[in-house]
Amino acid sequence: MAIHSRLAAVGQFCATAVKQANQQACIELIRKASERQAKMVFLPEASDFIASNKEEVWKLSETLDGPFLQGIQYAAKSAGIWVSIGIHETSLPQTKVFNTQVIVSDTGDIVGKYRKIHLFDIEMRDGPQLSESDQILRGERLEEPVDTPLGKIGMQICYDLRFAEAAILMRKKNADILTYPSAFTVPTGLAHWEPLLRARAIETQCFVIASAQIGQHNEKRASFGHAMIIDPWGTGKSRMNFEINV
Ligand SMILES: O=C(O)CNC(=O)[C@H](CS)NC(=O)CCC(=O)C(=O)O
Repeated sequence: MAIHSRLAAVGQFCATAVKQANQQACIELIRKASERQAKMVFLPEASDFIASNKEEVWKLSETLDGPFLQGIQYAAKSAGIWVSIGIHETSLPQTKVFNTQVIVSDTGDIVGKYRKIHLFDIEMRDGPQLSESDQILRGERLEEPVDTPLGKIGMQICYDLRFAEAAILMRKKNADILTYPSAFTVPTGLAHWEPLLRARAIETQCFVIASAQIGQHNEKRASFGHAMIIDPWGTGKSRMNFEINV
């Protein structure tokens, strides 16, 4: 069942350490987007899980041919829709994993993959202390934009959003759309999420599609949400409590 539209859907949900429930949430968003005739749906960073410690990250991560992504590929194929999704990718024999975005076509094939380059190591006064590089290996290159029915998609992830030069490089590689699957923290999201996304759209003249984790994942972690699609003029709305926006 191929869908003849150029509509994009952006999704958000709250992943926990229960992978099967997260997979179900993703499949539900894929189904809803296809019901609304979207050609492609964009799901957040770390859609497979948000863990509370390093050991849990290692235990829950899979390779790209693992059951989590297979379930997503099957759902994409069944619904006839393209999917972008962020997951943790095991790369044996390392005990760290990659923070990876994957693009799946409407035939269920993996057609693009990008490993996050800029890792989020911060200490905020009265705010979150996060050290992504404790558990994540840094990706080594920007990928060529991926051809999709929506146009050429330049893949970036979350904190990469703060590095304008990466967005400009994607534009130089002829990207039409920049993607930022994300799990922004609440304080940094309140201050920076929308202005950064709008700036990347305006300066590159690309559409920007930013899916987002939202809500309380565990005792220690919460995400800002506000998934958005922004046009090259910088226009676009976010909403606080919604599951999918087409
Ligand atoms: O931890 C995981 O499992 C998934 N990865 C994330 O949530 C990453 C690393 S902690 N989050 C960000 O990059 C937020 C960036 C941000 O909030 C900002 O730039 O202000």
